Amino acid sequence: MAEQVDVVVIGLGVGGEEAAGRLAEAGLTVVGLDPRLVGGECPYWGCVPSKMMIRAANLIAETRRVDGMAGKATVEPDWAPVAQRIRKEATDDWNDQVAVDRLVKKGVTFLRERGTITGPGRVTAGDREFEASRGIIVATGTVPSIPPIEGLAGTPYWTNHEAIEADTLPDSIIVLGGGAIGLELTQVFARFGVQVTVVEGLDRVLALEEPESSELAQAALERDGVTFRTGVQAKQVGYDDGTFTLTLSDGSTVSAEKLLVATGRRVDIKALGLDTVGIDRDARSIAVDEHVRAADGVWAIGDVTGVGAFTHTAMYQANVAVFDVLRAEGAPPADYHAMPRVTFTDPEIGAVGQTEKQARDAGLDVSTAISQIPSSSRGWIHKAGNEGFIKLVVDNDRGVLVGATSAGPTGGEVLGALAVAVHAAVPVHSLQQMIYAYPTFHRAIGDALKAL
Ligand SMILES: Cc1cc2nc3c(=O)[nH]c(=O)nc-3n(C[C@H](O)[C@H](O)[C@H](O)COP(=O)(O)OP(=O)(O)OC[C@H]3O[C@@H](n4cnc5c(N)ncnc54)[C@H](O)[C@@H]3O)c2cc1C
Ligand SMILES: NC(=O)c1ccc[n+]([C@@H]2O[C@H](COP(=O)([O-])OP(=O)(O)OC[C@H]3O[C@@H](n4cnc5c(N)ncnc54)[C@H](O)[C@@H]3O)[C@@H](O)[C@H]2O)c1
Repeated sequence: MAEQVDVVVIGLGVGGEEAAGRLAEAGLTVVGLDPRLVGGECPYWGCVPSKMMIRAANLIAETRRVDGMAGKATVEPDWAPVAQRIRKEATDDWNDQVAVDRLVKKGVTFLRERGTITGPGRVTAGDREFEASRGIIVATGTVPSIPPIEGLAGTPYWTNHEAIEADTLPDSIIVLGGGAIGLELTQVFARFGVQVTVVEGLDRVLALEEPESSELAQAALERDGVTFRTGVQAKQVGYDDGTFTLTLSDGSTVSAEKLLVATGRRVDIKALGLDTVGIDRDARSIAVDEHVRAADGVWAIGDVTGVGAFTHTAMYQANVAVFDVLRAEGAPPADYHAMPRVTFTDPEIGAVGQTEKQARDAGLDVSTAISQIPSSSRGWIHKAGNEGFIKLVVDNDRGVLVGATSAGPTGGEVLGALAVAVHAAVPVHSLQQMIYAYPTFHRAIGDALKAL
């Protein structure tokens, strides 16, 4: 016999955990299901531990910048404290007891089970069945997308899980995929002395961002000693005697001790029972409307919706779902026109809204302007490690920014001002009249505005 509840949340990553906790605190009876760790990818194998690695790697790079600017410094990179910090501080040795306790304290009934939808409002989990009167929230995230390259399956390749869990680093590694995961981890490895080769199938890394961002990221990583092979596909993978060898589409080969596959993510929803509520189980993601509704009585949030695979998007959509499930007055509709994202390489590459190409493809009459961080006052003062730029994308008809990139030291922080401008459609002439504090990095926004 089905147990009667208000809501079942399937998947307790950042999105599901937020939604389940908030709905329980609002007084609903909520069941939360996850066969793995409460918190999902971000705290255990994603954002948090990777940013701890980046913090350590950046300390090494900054120390190396002392020469010629502040005396002499030597640094002997040691991975042990990084691995230890990830084990102890970030992931509690990949134990989620604290997160489970926090969720249960909010009133959520937690089951470490996989959920399967069996019909409208109905979910099975292990040997229990629930009937949810308000509905079901699907927040099942993504899994690594592993390309069907001959010879790859069955080899001990790494995904982000093995890379984050590594107690020791290899001498060399091939990173397949030059997106955010690939580049962030590449720079960490390189700064800890690993020989890294990035193989990217497209003709540039960070291909979804501005071409200037791709150039900047590749040049910065090359200064860290990284080798890039762009515009070539891996055709075959061999693994022999502790060495991976990739044969590339141009006939050349690359060899290394480890192989990290960072070729994107995919949703894994075939076995979720979505067809029983009228949702296409073979779709690339679950389509949602402005209230993140996927079907009658079904909401979907986070990576599974295919709308920007970021923690802040999952949290944002969780908020939209909570308002809608609670049938609250003034429920905010989801609006992604000012989607921010930051690739935490050094220099950091932040962006918001549309790239120049996206704006032109959308038929807008576009102007752009760029200012260079090294030639700004603060960039010139900063000197070593000052690479970066501000790029603005303007919709001439409306006189507002529809997109912007902020790359450089603290590029992700400087992005904040640009995100406000794009989000609130602040008129460009108003931005041009603003006072930008001297000598800050964000003053380079003023320089770019002058160039419009
Ligand atoms: C290396 C790396 C670095 C990243 N860095 C950043 C960053 O700096 N900033 C940023 O914004 N984003 C970052 N991300 C992306 C971020 O981690 C994701 O966008 C975020 O975790 C998505 O949250 P989610 O709740 O949608 O899914 P997830 O965190 O993937 O959680 C989904 C949960 O659903 C569970 N689940 C799946 N199927 C079922 C089922 N049938 N029943 C029950 N449970 C199920 C899974 O076990 C999982 O726990 C990074 C990702 C990676 C891999
Ligand atoms: N700082 C952040 O916010 C952050 C950090 C890491 C990850 N993430 C999120 O995680 C998601 C996944 O990251 P990702 O880097 O795996 O995916 P991605 O889609 O950003 O990049 C994958 C790259 O792999 C390339 N690729 C695909 N197949 C290939 C093949 N067979 N051979 C060579 N190259 C191939 C693609 O062209 C692409 O450039 C991202 O969408 C991002 O939203 C965010």
